[in-house]
Amino acid sequence: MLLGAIADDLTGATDLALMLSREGMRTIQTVGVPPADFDLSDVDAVVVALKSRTNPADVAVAMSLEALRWLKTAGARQIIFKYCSTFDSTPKGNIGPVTDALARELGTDLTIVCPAFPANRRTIYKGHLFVADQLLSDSPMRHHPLTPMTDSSLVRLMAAQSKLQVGLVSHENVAKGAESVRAAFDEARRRGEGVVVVDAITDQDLRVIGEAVAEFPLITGGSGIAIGLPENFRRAGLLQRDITAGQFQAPDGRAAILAGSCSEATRGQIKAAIEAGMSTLKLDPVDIAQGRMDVDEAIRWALAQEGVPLIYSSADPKDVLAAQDSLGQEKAGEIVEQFLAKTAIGLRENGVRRLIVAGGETSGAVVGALAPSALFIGREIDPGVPWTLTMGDGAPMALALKSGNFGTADFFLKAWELLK
Ligand SMILES: Nc1ncnc2c1ncn2[C@@H]1O[C@H](COP(=O)(O)OP(=O)(O)OP(=O)(O)O)[C@@H](O)[C@H]1O
Ligand SMILES: O=C(O)[C@@H](O)C(=O)CO
Repeated sequence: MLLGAIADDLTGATDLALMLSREGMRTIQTVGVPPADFDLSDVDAVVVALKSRTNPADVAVAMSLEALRWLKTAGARQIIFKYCSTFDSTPKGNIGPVTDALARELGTDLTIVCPAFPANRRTIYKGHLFVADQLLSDSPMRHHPLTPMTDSSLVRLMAAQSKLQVGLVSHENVAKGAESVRAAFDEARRRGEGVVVVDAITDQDLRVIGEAVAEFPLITGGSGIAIGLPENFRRAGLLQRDITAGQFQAPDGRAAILAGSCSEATRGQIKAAIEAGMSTLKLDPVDIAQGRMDVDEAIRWALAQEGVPLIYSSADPKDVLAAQDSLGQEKAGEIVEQFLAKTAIGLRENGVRRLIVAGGETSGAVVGALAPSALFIGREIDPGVPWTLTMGDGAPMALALKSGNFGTADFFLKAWELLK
């Protein structure tokens, strides 16, 4: 293994694993820290998917250190800490505390913060994070229920969370190339900075930054920061040039979609699926809590459909609030997650082998229940969302785990084409 990654959520891990796979690394995503004897033959990169984004900071640090130690023991030469391209976090963390702990453990004097992901319109200029045409703090992320992002300055955000001195390497340096970025890193070291936010607007910027951090033991950012890293290993003669990453034969079997994400993008994708005539079943957390809908009924319904069935709980913010008022915020989410996780098990028992799941928490619950030991990363459906193949005991399944905000409106319709 050349590259080891620690991701703070499941769909974020898949996003990063796809980037590495696209750039020619044979990449495996594990669900949690794997056992010591995990088979690493023919693997260039391992992404350990944690569920640590919104845990208490000390828990997230402990989980991340455990993942780091496993990756180092398994031979990783460089570590990426992957967080959300919208820097989802609070003043307490977890990005700062986890970065500090990883940097300390690796004994590194400088690392970078770079959540840019131009393909999904996340860019950084003068240390400010933009989501499409808006500053992060003006984007819908300001209303996020757990990690509302009300500041766009990554330098300020990181300084509030990290004990390291935080600096900025601005776009002027990045535009001049890797040599100039390396010189800016040296200046940052002289100023005593332990972490620098690096501007990036395009994939080319990210490739320049990737080249400049070739010798860094630790890199932090979104999946975009990984775009230039495989080339470093190629340049060093450690990675083959001609491998075709990301191909697998999808298992035959029935298909289904489970959506627990309430994001605007997912709701748009459901609308497009309904308009195209897809069979849909809408779940309501209050109905589930009061016993008016049960898992067996949902499974029976899905199996009775001719085409691909879509089961969703996704609702607009008003209905989500109403459910949360009635059940409590955490309980409402948990009821839906558990329902969809059990539905996934039932569908698998009845021959479903191709499954799309929408939402990071939802994917965490579903994949936790299906319990594969790892996911092999296949072809890209949309930026940040690949098909994956489950590994481990039991019948293999093709899974597409979609971050709430990712994917075009016709995602639920077009994704299947890539499995043919
Ligand atoms: N109708 C509903 N009412 C209340 N909560 C719901 C409802 N439907 C889903 N939920 C919960 O909302 C949460 C959605 O989070 P999830 O991470 O799955 O999606 P997301 O935030 O859009 O995706 P991502 O984290 O990838 O951006 C889950 O805990 C889910 O169970
Ligand atoms: O970086 C992103 O936006 C995604 O990979 C993610 O982390 C979604 O939760």
